[in-house]
Amino acid sequence: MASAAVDQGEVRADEGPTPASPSGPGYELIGKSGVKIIDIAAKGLEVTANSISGLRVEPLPGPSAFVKPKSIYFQQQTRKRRWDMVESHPSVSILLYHKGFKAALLVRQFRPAVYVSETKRVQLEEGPTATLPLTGAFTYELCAGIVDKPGLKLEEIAKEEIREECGYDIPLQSIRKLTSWLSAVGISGARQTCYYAEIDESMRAGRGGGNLVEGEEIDVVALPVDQIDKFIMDESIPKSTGVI
Ligand SMILES: Nc1nc(=O)c2ncn([C@@H]3O[C@H](COP(=O)(O)OP(=O)(O)O[C@H]4O[C@H](CO)[C@@H](O)[C@H](O)[C@H]4O)[C@@H](O)[C@H]3O)c2[nH]1
Repeated sequence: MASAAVDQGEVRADEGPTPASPSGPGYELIGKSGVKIIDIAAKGLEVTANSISGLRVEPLPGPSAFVKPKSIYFQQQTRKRRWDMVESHPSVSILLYHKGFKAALLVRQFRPAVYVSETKRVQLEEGPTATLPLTGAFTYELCAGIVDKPGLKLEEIAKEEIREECGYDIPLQSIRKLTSWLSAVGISGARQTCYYAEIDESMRAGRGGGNLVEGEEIDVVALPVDQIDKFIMDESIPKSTGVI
């Protein structure tokens, strides 16, 4: 697992990152901005996962605001068929380029669903008693959010997520649509619309970190442009499809 955050001391946010030391830890912490710079070459350090405990899994107790399991019945040629699915919200994601850090800005957070799915995979591969460290479910993702507010344009939701998760206030006009795709087509098919925006520390409006009221604890990390290919190909780093 390549993931860790280590405070390397104060560096002025507007000066950009200090270069990661070749033999040093996996990340450098940029003082005031709190953005961690990933160094893919440096491994062995872990995400601090001690805020998570007491995880257990049970069947859905009733209706959920986030997922709705459904069965779809249809006829294909002469055959009657049934397809089970999970209705979920569409989403937006934003590929953020930080001009000062010369890096893509990503978010990292604990994903309970990843923990459950990855545990199942590990148990299939290694046997039923195998366990997954909690750190295996802290995934790297594009800044993103679900589309669940009627009346808001997708760009407006993207702007809100950039502010909430990453702490930058950016003008709506500077959020440019890249493309969109369908996620989990076998079980959901929800569309994710992906945007691109450039940021720098002059746009900082807060620390980011997600919606504390909803319990989000999101780390903002910077992936230097020259490490993007290695990052994508390194399967030991848990990541979402959007980030690839
Ligand atoms: N799913 C869920 N179950 C709960 O019980 C549950 N209980 C509370 N919540 C809250 O729902 C909100 C959803 O957060 P976001 O709007 O920031 O959306 P993301 O979770 O980041 O998901 C997006 O980005 C992902 C990465 O690209 C994509 O994979 C997704 O498709 C895409 O939607 C959070 O405030 C979370 O606290 C639950 N959410």
